[in-house]
Amino acid sequence: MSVHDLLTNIGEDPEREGLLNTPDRIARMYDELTAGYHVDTEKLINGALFNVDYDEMVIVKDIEFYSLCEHHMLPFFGRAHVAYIPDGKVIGLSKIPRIVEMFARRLQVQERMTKQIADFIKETIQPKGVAVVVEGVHMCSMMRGVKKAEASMITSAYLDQLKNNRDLRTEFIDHINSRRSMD
Ligand SMILES: Nc1nc2c(ncn2[C@@H]2O[C@H](COP(=O)(O)OP(=O)(O)OP(=O)(O)O)[C@@H](O)[C@H]2O)c(=O)[nH]1
Ligand SMILES: [Zn+2]
Repeated sequence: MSVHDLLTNIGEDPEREGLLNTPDRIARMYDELTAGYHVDTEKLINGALFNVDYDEMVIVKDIEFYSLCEHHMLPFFGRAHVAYIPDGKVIGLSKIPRIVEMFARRLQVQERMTKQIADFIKETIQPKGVAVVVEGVHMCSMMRGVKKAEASMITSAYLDQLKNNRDLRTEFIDHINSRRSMD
């Protein structure tokens, strides 16, 4: 169903001035909101993998993301927290939010997005462990359906050492729960 038909079906006049450019605008908007399907991952990483003698956990937290649920194509959004334990290699700091963005800008379910971020980091950095926690609120549950505005969804993916070692998991959770020191 085209946007023109959608407007007609909801009882609007697609030819009125304010709506004339809406189908075109929406097409451009979806190009932007689903740009994650067309990312060149080589370009995204751009060689920003560095050999560094550091084997403690690296955490990037409070990464803002905006995605669309695949069931309703309504936004879900929130924050992602990512950790990995390097195995001789670290990745450029900015690349972690870029990876989150690449998977958020698709039609998603939060669980799959969480797992895809973790798997991609594992493949790219080949670290000793990866953890991803995503906190999201879903417009499809807020403004329609059950209308539970307060409910947020928390999903996680843990790989390798961060899956198997309880202490490391706790360290990660403590870090993401701690208040930001820059506040
Ligand atoms: N697990 C999961 N469910 C999601 C996500 N985004 C949306 N949903 C859910 O997907 C489900 C789709 O259910 P359906 O019964 O097919 O659709 P619906 O009739 O619109 O459902 P209601 O939202 O319950 O009114 C709903 O329960 C949504 O809350 C997500 O990221 N993860
Ligand atoms: Zn939905």
